[in-house]
Amino acid sequence: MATRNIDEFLRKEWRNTVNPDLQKERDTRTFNTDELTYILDGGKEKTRRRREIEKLLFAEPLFHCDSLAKFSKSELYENAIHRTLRINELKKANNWTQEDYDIAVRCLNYEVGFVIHLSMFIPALERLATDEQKAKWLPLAESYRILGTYAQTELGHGTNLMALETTATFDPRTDEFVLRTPQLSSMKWWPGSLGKTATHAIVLAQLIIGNKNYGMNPFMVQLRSLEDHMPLPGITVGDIGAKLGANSNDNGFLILNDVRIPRENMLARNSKVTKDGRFIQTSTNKANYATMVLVRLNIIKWAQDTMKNGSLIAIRYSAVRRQSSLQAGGPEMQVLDYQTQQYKIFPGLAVSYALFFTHEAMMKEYEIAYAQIMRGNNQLLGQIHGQLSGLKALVSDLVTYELEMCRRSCGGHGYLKASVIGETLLHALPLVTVEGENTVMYLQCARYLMKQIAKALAGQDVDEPASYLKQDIHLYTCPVQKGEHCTNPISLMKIYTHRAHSAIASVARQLQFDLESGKDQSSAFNNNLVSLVQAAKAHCQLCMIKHFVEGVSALERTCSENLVSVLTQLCLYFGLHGIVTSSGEFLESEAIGLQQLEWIKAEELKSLAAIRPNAVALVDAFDMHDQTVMSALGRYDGNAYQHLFEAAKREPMNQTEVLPAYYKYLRDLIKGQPQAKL
Ligand SMILES: Cc1cc2nc3c(=O)[nH]c(=O)nc-3n(C[C@H](O)[C@H](O)[C@H](O)COP(=O)(O)OP(=O)(O)OC[C@H]3O[C@@H](n4cnc5c(N)ncnc54)[C@H](O)[C@@H]3O)c2cc1C
Repeated sequence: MATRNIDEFLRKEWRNTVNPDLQKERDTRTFNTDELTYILDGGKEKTRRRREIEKLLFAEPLFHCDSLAKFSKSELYENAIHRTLRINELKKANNWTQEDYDIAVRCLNYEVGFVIHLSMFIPALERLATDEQKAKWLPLAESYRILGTYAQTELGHGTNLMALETTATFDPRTDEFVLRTPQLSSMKWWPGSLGKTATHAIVLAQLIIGNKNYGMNPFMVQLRSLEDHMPLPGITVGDIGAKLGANSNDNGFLILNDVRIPRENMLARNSKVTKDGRFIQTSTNKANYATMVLVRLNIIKWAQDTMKNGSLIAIRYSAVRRQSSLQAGGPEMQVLDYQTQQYKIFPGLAVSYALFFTHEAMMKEYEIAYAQIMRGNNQLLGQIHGQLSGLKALVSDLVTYELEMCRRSCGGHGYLKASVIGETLLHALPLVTVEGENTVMYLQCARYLMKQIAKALAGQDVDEPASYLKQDIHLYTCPVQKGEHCTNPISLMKIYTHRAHSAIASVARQLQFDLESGKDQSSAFNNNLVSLVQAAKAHCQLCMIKHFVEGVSALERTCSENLVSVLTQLCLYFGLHGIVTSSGEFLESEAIGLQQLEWIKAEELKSLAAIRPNAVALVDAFDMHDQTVMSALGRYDGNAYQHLFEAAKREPMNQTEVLPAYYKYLRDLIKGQPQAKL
């Protein structure tokens, strides 16, 4: 590529050619990418269906994404709504199932409207409303006759739900609730679609009957007129302003000034208020967590899609970018061949696949738990809540870190909007905050683990994901006794298990010690927060490696040897890299010793070289459409420079040779004339 001249870049034929460096990667891969694509899609038929949907979508200019960069916030907002309406039409015209619809949304990289309506408002109705309430509101919501949001967070409180200040006071005289945000800090702040779109909100508020507070409960509140979209009396609502990313979504604020709603608008699946003002709890209010749990599961999928985007851009670009040489006078190398470049971007690639297998496994667990919850049995709720709280945090931590590494790996061009990698990172950043700030999520998982270890120590049954806490940690001998042992994923899993067990047991002991030394419960807890977070992280890392190892090993029965061998290599790398990056903790827990760490480090570097020949094929297997990825650097044809130049030509400032600023300021400056009055 370096030898091509500018005329060649500008000729039209490049559009029909693939960059030779990228083609070479494809020619030398060792497995069939289609086979892997089918697995990622859930089967050959599903791949065919997705491709059909992509074809339909991208035949329409509305869904071409390369134009989004130049849009203002309100244009992005309008465009997202326009897209959703068009997808709804396509769904109807083509008899799409909900699964087809979700595929379409993912193909558009989630650049659509009504995200909260679909991902939170409707699921919350399904989980929190009675059958009667569902019959009333669900058909309206599903047909977009009402547009919803989920309004929980307030200006003053997000994490501490118990401290939310919005009140819903029961007025028995009128059989109504009176909703109020009594002070500045209590206004709702952040809910998606609240600003300018939602006609209705599920508002989380403290239920007050008489002088007694019955805690947080969900209420359906109409915000805007269904005639002219004006806010209803007592309601002040608006957009909270520009964000770092996701600006097509109108996150909003809401002030409720004694807004009256009928008693039937309390979503009463789990608790209700009778006409004479009695509070009846029909099921544990823990069931309210079912919605949050679902969103956390969806975040894993979202994170996976985002990571795929970043890895694909970084790896394809690294294959076509040539820079410097290791031999004086030698040809410039593909930057993908530098070990340091591989070290920067292969972790993100491995995370993409680890997330695939983790999401698959957690989805199965969720479906079992959800079926039970809907039958009124919350037995599995604590387990799934504990697991998904921690995993949501770990996954979003990993993805945001690795995306920034991918962005850096693209050098200067990674800072251009046309590379899209920065935007991908900005879109991913809220994942560490939404649906529970990550530290707080780890701590929820840690609380769950503390309960599990207490049970294990008392000889009681322990939930399956934490069953390793019943093993005798003192019987542990490291499964890596020679360098070659590091290439066994089961051995790595054992190391992770030991480290998680040791971290959990150690913080449980310290908590016990603090309590016995006279500290009260809360100070003892605060004294150990950092270790609790580390213990939760260790447990979640174990979950991820376990799902990855088990997922790949299940493929052995049905897939080609070549494919299984490539995925095993990637899984191995994921495990080795995780140990090396947290080596202090693994050593401290005595899951490994210094000698083992040396072997593991050597094996980790060897893995880079083993993954290298299939790196491009592993991102090609994502089979992401260029219009989904939207990146000048990550196109399938690998013609990064041509696409960058095309993007520069589209830049609005380049639409005229001389800008108004020249006549206003530059002309006089250049001509040495005094500036006209500024
Ligand atoms: C893009 C985006 C979209 C959103 N959409 C919605 C929506 O649709 N609906 C909605 O209701 N909300 C929404 N939110 C709000 C989101 O749910 C909250 O921001 C989130 O729950 C975190 O709460 P917080 O902002 O109060 O953070 P804080 O709790 O104030 O966190 C600040 C710091 O305090 C620390 N901290 C807080 N509590 C503890 C603790 N107990 N122990 C240790 N450390 C602690 C945190 O770790 C963090 O470092 C959205 C937010 C964003 C960014």
